[in-house]
Amino acid sequence: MGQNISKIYFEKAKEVIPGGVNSPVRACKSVGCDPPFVKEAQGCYIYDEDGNFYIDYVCSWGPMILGHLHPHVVSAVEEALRQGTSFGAPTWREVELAERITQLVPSIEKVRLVNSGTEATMSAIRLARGFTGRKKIVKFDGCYHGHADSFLVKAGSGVATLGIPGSPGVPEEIVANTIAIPFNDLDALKAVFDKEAKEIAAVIVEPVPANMGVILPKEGYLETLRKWTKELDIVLIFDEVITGFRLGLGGAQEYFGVIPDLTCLGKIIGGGLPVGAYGGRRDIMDMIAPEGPVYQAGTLSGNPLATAAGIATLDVLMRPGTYEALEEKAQRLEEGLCSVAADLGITCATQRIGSMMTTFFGTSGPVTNFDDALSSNTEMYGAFFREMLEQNIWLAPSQFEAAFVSLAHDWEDIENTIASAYEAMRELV
Ligand SMILES: Cc1ncc(COP(=O)(O)O)c(C=O)c1O
Ligand SMILES: NCC(=O)CCC(=O)O
Repeated sequence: MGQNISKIYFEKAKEVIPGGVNSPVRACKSVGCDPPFVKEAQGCYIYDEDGNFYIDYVCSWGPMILGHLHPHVVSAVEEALRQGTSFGAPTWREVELAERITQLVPSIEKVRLVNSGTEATMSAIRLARGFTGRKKIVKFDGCYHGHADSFLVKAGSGVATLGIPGSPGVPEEIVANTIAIPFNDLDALKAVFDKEAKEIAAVIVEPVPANMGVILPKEGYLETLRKWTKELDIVLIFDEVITGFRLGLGGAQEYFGVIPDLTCLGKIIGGGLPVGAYGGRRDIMDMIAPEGPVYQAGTLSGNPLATAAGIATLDVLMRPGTYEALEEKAQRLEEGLCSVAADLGITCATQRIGSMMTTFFGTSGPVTNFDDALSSNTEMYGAFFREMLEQNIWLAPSQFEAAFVSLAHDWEDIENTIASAYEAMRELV
């Protein structure tokens, strides 16, 4: 497998871009190799600058649930492009996308579009603080909510992957208002609520954490979280940037039947262009300017190309049978990975929900929280990642991320992936 052109680009990139990448997770540092530079992609295949192709399970970290260059998305974006790329004024596509979101996501009565998941979570926290008049927020160890200051405490994703404990540049006064506790642990939650509920504006949670690898909520956990926050007038925020439109049209909240006060979205609702959103209860959302006093804005928010891609993506997802198709393929992949590992005597645990999954190495699971995730064998994951890349399979370059199946993966791709996993795991024995 050639890597020459990618290597040349990466060397150049490091001269002019910190670490050579525009987001740390892309650098592949923790898996011990340099990143291939992508030339183009089609369906579930990615092609790099050296002429290699890969079956893609990163899917741009989640958004490409239809696969790359889905014709319906391409024609919607082309049509929007011909009409102008940004106006800084309202357009019908914003209303259309907002209407779809309010119809499909149970908690969302009103929604504001932004440009990224980070903007969505950052704005939702500001809103919760404005609404309650309280300062503190509770987050869970290993959950990642983007890179706003308040969230860089025991964060997942690249923060965990690179072993960055917090982040220089985040003032202590800000993180003093963030309380981080273990996920799936009601005793820890109760202890915090008993001590300081009256100061807590919001609890923010990935209802299915996917940034320390995929971790499932224990039975009744989300329900109790909902019950207690309601009793204490604490705003419950579901960060569904990954799970939104991934676990179904109504996201994790519909899947588990637990309805938060606010929901953050991103990734899929932009169909591969930059979009985020936060929405929820009408009385809370009406606090946002210009209706109310909580300020939040954006020059490119509700961008016509991005909303066109988002609407087109939802069009396709709303066709009958899409989530069933994703489930079947992801289930087969999970089964295949488990049986390959069992045949070869590799200790690992594949945790899946819908079309997202993580294989944790060095543990037979279940992996239920950040400490469990951190005790997995990241070196073994790195070796697996490199072997899979050799086999033309593109996985997330970190143990603490999810693999995503898209509608573009067909049965042959899934079977080829399982066969590749056999070859890759054989090298680990
Ligand atoms: C759950 C979750 N929230 C928020 C974010 C931040 O989104 P973005 O990278 O678009 O800022 C991410 C992903 O990066 C995420 O996985
Ligand atoms: N699950 C983690 C992400 O999606 C982050 C992507 C990025 O920061 O580039």
